[in-house]
Amino acid sequence: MAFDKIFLNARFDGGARHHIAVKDGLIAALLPADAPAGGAETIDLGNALVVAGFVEGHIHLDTSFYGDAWRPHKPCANGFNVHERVAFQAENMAEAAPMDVRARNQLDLCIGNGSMQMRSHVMVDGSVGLKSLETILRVREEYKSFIDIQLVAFPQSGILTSPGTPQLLDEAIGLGANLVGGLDPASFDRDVEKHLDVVFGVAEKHGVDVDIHLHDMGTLGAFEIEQIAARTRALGMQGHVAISHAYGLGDITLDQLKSVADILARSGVAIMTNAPGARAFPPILILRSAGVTVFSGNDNIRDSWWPYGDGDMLRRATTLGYRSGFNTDEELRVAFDVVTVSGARALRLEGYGLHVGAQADFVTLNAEHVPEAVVAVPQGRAVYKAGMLVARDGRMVGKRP
Ligand SMILES: Nc1ccnc(=O)[nH]1
Repeated sequence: MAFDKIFLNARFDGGARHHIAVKDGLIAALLPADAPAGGAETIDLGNALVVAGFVEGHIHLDTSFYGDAWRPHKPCANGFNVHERVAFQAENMAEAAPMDVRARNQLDLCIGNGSMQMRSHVMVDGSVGLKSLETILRVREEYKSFIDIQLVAFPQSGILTSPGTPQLLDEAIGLGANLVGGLDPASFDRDVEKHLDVVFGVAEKHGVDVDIHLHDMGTLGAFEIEQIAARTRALGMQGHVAISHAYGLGDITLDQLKSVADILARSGVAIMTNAPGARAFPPILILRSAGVTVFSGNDNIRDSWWPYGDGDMLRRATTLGYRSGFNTDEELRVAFDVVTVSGARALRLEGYGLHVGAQADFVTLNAEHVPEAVVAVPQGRAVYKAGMLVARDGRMVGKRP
């Protein structure tokens, strides 16, 4: 077979060495490291560790200030409160740089670090209508050869409490959003059933997946998770639903957690956590051992919610591991799996990985193996999308949108 490109001297986690042959943007063959490589353009990877591109599973492209003026964080009056944070965000957005500029800044950052698959929530509600979605859809189009982006129509101001939102969510899918979101059905909209009627109604009507923000803690959060899981099973949507944050899974008893984990696994509902600051968060190993897909994302990067986040899913793996008390190689590989393979499963990506037939989306790392990469977060990466160099040393290269 004639190849377009052959990437020489790639080292895989576990020690296997290959030349990666690429044809039409896909991995066409993994050639033995001593195979002669002629007849195609060759790129020598110099025995760098090669890993599949990172999956940024939860980000907000519309509300970050990254690359804009620094905006000091404003604390809530009495600890974390979603209503207050949403109000601060509206104040901040009124004076922020244009959304497309901020979204590009954030995409350059993420791609520079090696993310080539992304799920972004974009506000769609009575406060902003479809304006933010229209902007982010344009930016997605500009970046389509650099990163694959799923967009969630996200009712940040509530569904029942923000007039017009059910209709807007419906229209958002017609415009090009890929999933429908939700927000704390109990504490925000104060009606779990009616909130989920809208979310799953849009999902059923359009055949799209669901990804719901759930900050509610404790047994209230666990109850909502059970309701979401029941809806998922009733509609046969196993594998098509995710709950983001699910903080409550981190502060219920172990018995309650095991019971909810079983329900999540049976219902095929994935959990997204970014291992947030000093908050309870979902216990990764317990969920995984029950069969739940756990994935991750940076979530907020320099926005009204918090000042942290650097668009680097490898550093996110460090954070996940650090906060989870992961130390063994096996555990460090779990943290890495959360930002790669599990992310791909949650996002239902086709052609993800380093096998023959997969998209040639990969990152080179200066590390001995994955466990070392997770703790060292090496810089000096090269990022290839469909076999094309898109970033080196943290910066995008070549044709910029
Ligand atoms: N963590 C969050 C970021 C943005 N919006 C939310 O509701 N939550």
